[in-house]
Amino acid sequence: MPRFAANLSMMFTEWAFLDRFAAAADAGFTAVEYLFPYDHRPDEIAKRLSANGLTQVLFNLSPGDWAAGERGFAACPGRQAAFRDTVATAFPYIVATNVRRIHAMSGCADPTDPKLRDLYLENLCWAADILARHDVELLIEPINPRDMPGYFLRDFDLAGEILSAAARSNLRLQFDIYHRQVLRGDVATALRELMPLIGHIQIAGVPQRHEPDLGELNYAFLFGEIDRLNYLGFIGCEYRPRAGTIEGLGWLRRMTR
Ligand SMILES: O=C(O)C(=O)[C@H](O)CO
Ligand SMILES: [Mg+2]
Repeated sequence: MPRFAANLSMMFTEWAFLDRFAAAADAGFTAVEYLFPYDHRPDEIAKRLSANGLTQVLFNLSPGDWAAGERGFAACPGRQAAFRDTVATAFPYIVATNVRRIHAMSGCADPTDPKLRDLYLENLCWAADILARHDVELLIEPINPRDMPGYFLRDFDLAGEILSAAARSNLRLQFDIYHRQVLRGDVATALRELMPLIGHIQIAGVPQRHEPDLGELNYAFLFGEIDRLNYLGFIGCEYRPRAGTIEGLGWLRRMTR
């Protein structure tokens, strides 16, 4: 059975952000991920990780002004300086948390514009080369447009093209099974084909994005496939609990007993 990381942006939201670390550890998690740490000091987060014996698996570069609709800058025209700033901003958090994987959001832009594909590629290569010196992977994640209208990276084929054009061993795919199912389906075959590119996996039930025990996907089967494909990383539990985080953890107990 794969190892699971609690996503503290979606789970344990009954607690204040910094208290979610202890709550996740008390619930049996040994690893966490979240979208953004930037509202808190790096040393505060590091303290919560070490006090609770948790591994930090992943977080994102800053998306910019989320409330104003910004979703990262990697593919956004005229925002190259802003993108580079997000890498600088992430560094104290990378060092403090010892995270090995960072997700760069593409932002909202037109994916059919070849100039923007070139810009995206250039920005990703620039950031990946800097992160490589610190032994950190940079990830890109196709996100479905129902959840994030206008998002540039909304296609697994485009992600594959970008990764192969970049040819950077530390630039990899964040394979969110929820988004894959909404965008294209054919999850097991895609996992098989894309496994050499995958740096991180996330899960949720489809279509409601609740626990992975209800909906159109058979996660028991998919976890078996992921094991069979020798995926050694964590799986991020990036779902919105149906009725309370703790109450909803029955799926994890059943799968891991
Ligand atoms: O939405 C997702 O699936 C993510 O993993 C992103 O990090 C942020 O939206
Ligand atoms: Mg995701």
